[in-house]
Amino acid sequence: MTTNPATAEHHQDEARAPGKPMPVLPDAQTVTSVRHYSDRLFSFRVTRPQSLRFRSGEFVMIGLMGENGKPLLRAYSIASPAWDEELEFYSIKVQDGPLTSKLQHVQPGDQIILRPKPVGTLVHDALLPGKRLWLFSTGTGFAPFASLLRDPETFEKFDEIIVTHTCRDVDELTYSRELVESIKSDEMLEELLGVEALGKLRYYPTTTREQSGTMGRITTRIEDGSLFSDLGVPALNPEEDRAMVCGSLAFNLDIKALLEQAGLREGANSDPAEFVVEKAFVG
Ligand SMILES: Cc1cc2nc3c(=O)[nH]c(=O)nc-3n(C[C@H](O)[C@H](O)[C@H](O)COP(=O)(O)OP(=O)(O)OC[C@H]3O[C@@H](n4cnc5c(N)ncnc54)[C@H](O)[C@@H]3O)c2cc1C
Repeated sequence: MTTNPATAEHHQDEARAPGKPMPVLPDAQTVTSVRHYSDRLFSFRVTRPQSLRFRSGEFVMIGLMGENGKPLLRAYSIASPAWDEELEFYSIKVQDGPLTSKLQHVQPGDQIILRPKPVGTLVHDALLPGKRLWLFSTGTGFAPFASLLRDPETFEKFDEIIVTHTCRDVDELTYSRELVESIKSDEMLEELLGVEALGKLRYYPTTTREQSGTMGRITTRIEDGSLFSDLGVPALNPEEDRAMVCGSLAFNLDIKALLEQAGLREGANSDPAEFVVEKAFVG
C-alpha cells in the first residue's frame, strides 16, 4: 500500500500556488491490523482519534487519498463498540470499486482518512424499550451489529437479542459467526453483565446459494413462520419486538414491509419507535 494521505497532502501543499486557499487537511489514522475472510470480504482496525465520540451502530466517512490529490471517501459503519480504543471496519472488496479496489490492500502501518463525524439511525436512542431486539442483516450489513452486540447497553436493554445474517456462501458468515462466539466467551462482558446475560444472544445465519444448516432468505422465513418456530419465539409483534435492519435496498424494503405488516413503526433519532433501517451500501 503506497497511498499515504499525510504524504500526499504534503506534496499537495508543496505544489500549491501562492495565494490559493489552504486545502482541508485529511484526518489520517493508522491501520493496526487487517484480516481477509474471502476474496470479497475483509476487516481492519485503525487507531481512534482521541476526540471521536460515537454511539454504537453509527457510521463515518473513511477513505484514501485519490490519485487526483482529493480524498476518496465512502460511508462505513463502525463495527467496533463505542468503548473500544481502536476502530474496526468490515468491508466488501468491489473488484473495480474506486475505493475498495485499493482499500483491500491496506497493511498495518498504512494510513487511511477518517472524517470524525459519526451519524446513523441504527442506535438504541431511535428505539422504544422492548422485550426482544431483532438485528436483521445481509453481507456487510452485519457491521453496525458487530458494534451494537459488543455494547453492554444492548444486553441491559433487552431480554433477548436475535441477530440474523444472510449471505450467499458459508465462508461469508465467518466474521459474524466468530464475533458471536467471541461475545459469548467474553470474560469482561460476563463479569459486567453476568453469565446469564450473554445467554440472551442468539445467532441465526442463513445462506442463499451454498448448502448450509439453514438455507434461504430471512424474509421467506419470516413469511412462512419458520424463523419463529426454529427459535421458539412468538411472531413479530409491536408490544415485544424491536428491530434494526441493515442490508441492500431491496432487502431493507422487504423487511420493512414485513415489520410494518406486523404493526411495528419506523423510528428515528428524534422520534423513537419499534424499528430502524439503514442501507449497507448504495446501488
Ligand atoms: C450508511 C452506509 C454504511 C456503509 N457501511 C459499509 C460497511 O460497513 N462496509 C462496507 O463494505 N461498505 C459499507 N458501505 C458501502 C461503502 O460506502 C462503499 O460503497 C463500498 O466501500 C464500496 O466502495 P467502492 O468505492 O469500492 O465502490 P462503490 O462505487 O461505492 O460501489 C460500487 C458498487 O458496489 C456495490 N457495493 C458497494 N458496497 C457494497 C457492500 N458493502 N456490499 C455489497 N455490495 C456493495 C454496489 O452495487 C455499488 O453500486 C456503506 C454505505 C452506506 C450508505
